Amino acid sequence: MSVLKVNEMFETIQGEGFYTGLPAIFIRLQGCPVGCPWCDTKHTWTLDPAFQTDTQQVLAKTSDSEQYFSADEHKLLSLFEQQQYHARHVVITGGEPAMYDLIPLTSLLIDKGYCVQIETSGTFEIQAHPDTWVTLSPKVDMKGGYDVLDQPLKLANEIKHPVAMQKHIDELDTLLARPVTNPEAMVYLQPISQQRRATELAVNTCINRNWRLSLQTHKFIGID
Ligand SMILES: C[S@@+](CC[C@H](N)C(=O)[O-])C[C@H]1O[C@@H](n2cnc3c(N)ncnc32)[C@H](O)[C@@H]1O
Ligand SMILES: Nc1nc2[nH]cc(C(=O)O)c2c(=O)[nH]1
Ligand code: SF4
Ligand SMILES: [Mg+2]
Repeated sequence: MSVLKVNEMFETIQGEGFYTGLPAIFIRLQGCPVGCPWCDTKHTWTLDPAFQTDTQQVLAKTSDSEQYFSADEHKLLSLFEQQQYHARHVVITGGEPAMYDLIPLTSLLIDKGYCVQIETSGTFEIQAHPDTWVTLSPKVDMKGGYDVLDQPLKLANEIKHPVAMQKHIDELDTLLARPVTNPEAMVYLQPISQQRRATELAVNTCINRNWRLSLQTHKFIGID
C-alpha cells in the first residue's frame, strides 16, 4: 500500500507525446521541487498539509488550486468506478510523480488490465511496475537544483523535451549522448507554452534531426 496526494483526477484525451489522442484517466500528484519557470502546473508544487481536503471537493474542482486529497491505490481504483470513467489508459503526472512509490498503484492498474503511463522530469528514481510506459521530460539546470538521473534515462520509452531556445536542443543532445540513455527511446520536441518562435524551432529541428513533434493539443482545443 502507498498513500498518494492527488491534486486532480479527471478523464480526458492525452494531449502530448506518443499516446496523443488516446482517452485517458489523469492522476495528478501533489508536490514538485524542480522549479521550471514556465511550468503550467505550479499549483502542484507545494506539499503544505494545510491544503489537504476531502476527495469529493478535489474531484469537483473547476479551476487550478493547491488542494489535494490523500488516497491509496485501492481507493483510487474504486473512484474510477464511482466516476464512471471509460478510458483504459491511465496517466500518472504531477507535480513530480516519481517522488512517490508508484509500485502499488501501477501494479494494481496493470493487473486490472489498464495501460499505465507516467510523466516525469527524471530528477527522482522511478518506482513503478516494469510495464509502465515512461515519458521522460528531462529538466536541466532548473531553480530547484536537481539533475537528470541515470535510471529514468534508461527506463524512458519516450523523451519529450520542452524547447524554446537552441540551448534546450544542446541540452537534449548531451542527455542522448549519455551511455545509459535508452537508445530505443522515441524523441519528441514540445514547444514551451505554444510560443511561435519555440514552435518554429521545434518544427525545424524535428525535420533536421528526424525527431517527432509534440504539441499540447488539449490546450489548442481548451480541454483539460
Ligand atoms: C507539468 S509536467 C508534470 C510531470 C513532470 N513533473 C514532468 O515535468 O514531466 C507534465 C508535462 O508538461 C510539460 N510542460 C509543463 N509546462 C509546460 C509548458 N509551459 N509548455 C510545454 N510543456 C510544458 C512538462 O515538460 C511535462 O512534459
Ligand atoms: N490532455 C492532457 N494531456 C496531457 N499530457 C500530459 C499532461 C500533463 O500535465 O502531464 C496533460 C494534461 O494536463 N492534459
Ligand atoms: S518538473 Fe514538471 S511539474 Fe515540476 S516544475 Fe517542472 S514541469 Fe512543473
Ligand atoms: Mg499539463
